[in-house]
Amino acid sequence: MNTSLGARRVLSLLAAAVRLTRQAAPVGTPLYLVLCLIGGVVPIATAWCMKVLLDGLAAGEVWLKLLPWAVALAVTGLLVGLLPIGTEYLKQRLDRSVAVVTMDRLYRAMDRLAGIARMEDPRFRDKLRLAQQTGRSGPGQLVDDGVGSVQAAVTLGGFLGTLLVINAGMAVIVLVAAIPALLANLRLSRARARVLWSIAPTERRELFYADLLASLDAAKELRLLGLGELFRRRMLVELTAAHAVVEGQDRRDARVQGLLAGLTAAVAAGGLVWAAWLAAHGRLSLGDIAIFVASVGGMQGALQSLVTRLASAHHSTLLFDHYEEIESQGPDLPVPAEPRRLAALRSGIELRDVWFRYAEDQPWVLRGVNLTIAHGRSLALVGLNGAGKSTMVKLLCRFYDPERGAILWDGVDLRDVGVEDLRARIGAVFQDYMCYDLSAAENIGLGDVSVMDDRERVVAAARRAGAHDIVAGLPRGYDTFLSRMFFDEADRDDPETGVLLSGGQWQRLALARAFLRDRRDLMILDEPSSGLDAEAEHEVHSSLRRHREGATSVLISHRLGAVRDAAVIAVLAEGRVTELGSHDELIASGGEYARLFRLQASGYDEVVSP
Ligand SMILES: Nc1ncnc2c1ncn2[C@@H]1O[C@H](COP(=O)(O)OP(=O)(O)OP(=O)(O)O)[C@@H](O)[C@H]1O
Repeated sequence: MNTSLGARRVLSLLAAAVRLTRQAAPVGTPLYLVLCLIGGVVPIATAWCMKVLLDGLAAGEVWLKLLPWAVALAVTGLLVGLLPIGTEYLKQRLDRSVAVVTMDRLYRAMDRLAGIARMEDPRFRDKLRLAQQTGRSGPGQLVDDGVGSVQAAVTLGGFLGTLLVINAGMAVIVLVAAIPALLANLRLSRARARVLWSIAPTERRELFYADLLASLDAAKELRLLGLGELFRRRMLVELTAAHAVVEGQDRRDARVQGLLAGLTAAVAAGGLVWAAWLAAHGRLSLGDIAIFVASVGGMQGALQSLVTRLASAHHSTLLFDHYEEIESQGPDLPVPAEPRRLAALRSGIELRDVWFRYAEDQPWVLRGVNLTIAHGRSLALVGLNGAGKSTMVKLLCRFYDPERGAILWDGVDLRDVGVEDLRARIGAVFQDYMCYDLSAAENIGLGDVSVMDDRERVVAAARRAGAHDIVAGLPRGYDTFLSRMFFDEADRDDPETGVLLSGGQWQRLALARAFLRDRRDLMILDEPSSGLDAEAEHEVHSSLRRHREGATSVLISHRLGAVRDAAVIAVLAEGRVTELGSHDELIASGGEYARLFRLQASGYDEVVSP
């Protein structure tokens, strides 16, 4: 982690934080600043009122002459009590407004990521986590530290001026004694930020184990295999490792802060003795003593506050840097300067010598794939686990770009069109489809948010996916909530409030979601029936057959019976298309497809043959 940002970067981060805060609270921000500045002046005004009052009393002035000073002292006392309440209220308001803007901007930035690779990068994930943590309060904290520093500087300046008038030597001593505190705190702040960054991977692992221990998805295996103890121990190892690093830093902090506190107390005590000596020799008045004591304390307090605020600002700046980096990140996939419009598919999609690997240090997954998905025809992708079928699908959706070669949509390179344009033309069921903790209707409607509220379309899609009977039978039909996540105590035991579906039932909903999008140019079905019972699978594949008729589709399935009637079947092996043809052609050629098909068929034959 960069713990020493350049001055230019710091200034630009400060400016960004101020812009953001002003955007979030155009009235609250200046008001907060004004109240803080008044808060900075009040202690000085209090000290001067006190001096004048004491000197007046010592000189035997008439009470009426002193009354305005007494009233002024009362007003400053009132302000001392009220200002912190007002500033705290404004600060909390400001923080909430800033949180809305920063969260909005952060997740907009995440939404701008067209691909997936950056989200898979662990360094990016660490940055994102810090940005999420910082984003809520970071910019507000930075502005708060900035305002706090200005407030402390105003108080410091006022007391410094006062002390210079009374005793210039003491002013210099107090000021010089504060320099080590300033430097030490800045060093500590930098070290703290470094510690935070260094434990990020440890914390990521700790969170992983903690999430696992509380995960509903993992609960069955954890219990059956008795993994709770193992993962809890691993979580604690990570937690204590992170704590040990933080503990070391805390000890260094405490040592340095203790030394600095001792130095501050010694300077204040020395100053007091000196002032008493001067007063005893008639060189300081009673009021002078009062303002001297107030000024030394005030200056030390203001300096301490300035140092703390600057250190905190430094720390906030380093963390805000992550937020800004993510918020202002460039595109993860190259964006064409002038994107070409993607017309409806007319001829076909061609993969031309496509090479792909997930990272430079990882093996090639695709090694020169040549394949055409003809318009209006169905293509089935077949291959062993890890052959690269899902990877090809991800490239078709342009979640990644091929490293070599190109994917052409009617001759247009996918890299030359806008990704939104491309994705608007694709419908898909992914192997790892989502189960949303939302209503059944929404789970289907998310397939096309423009018709999400069109119940007829939603029901039609559910019927085609064989999901209608299931959904209609739920306590609240399509409006049934498919989760037990968000209930509060009051409706916890009410079965009407939400239900859980089985894996196959969820898969039908995912299919229905894809069917809602069926008027797209390309339909991708990656293992769409892996979790279905035999009857449902048969129904779904019959529906898919009807559905695919005349539509351009890519179907991935390990159940070769389900792909046999695709117009073209492509076998993927060792990163290339090794066989291509219709079912009959591939069976006749006696290659890998024929071998796998016979293998599967023989399994069924054995069962049905006596
Ligand atoms: N996000 C990823 N990062 C790194 N490697 C990956 C990633 N996704 C897949 N791979 C690797 O790419 C290879 C191909 O995976 P892919 O999921 O495309 O295979 P598949 O043919 O769909 O397999 P299956 O039939 O098991 O679904 C595998 O070796 C896998 O480990």
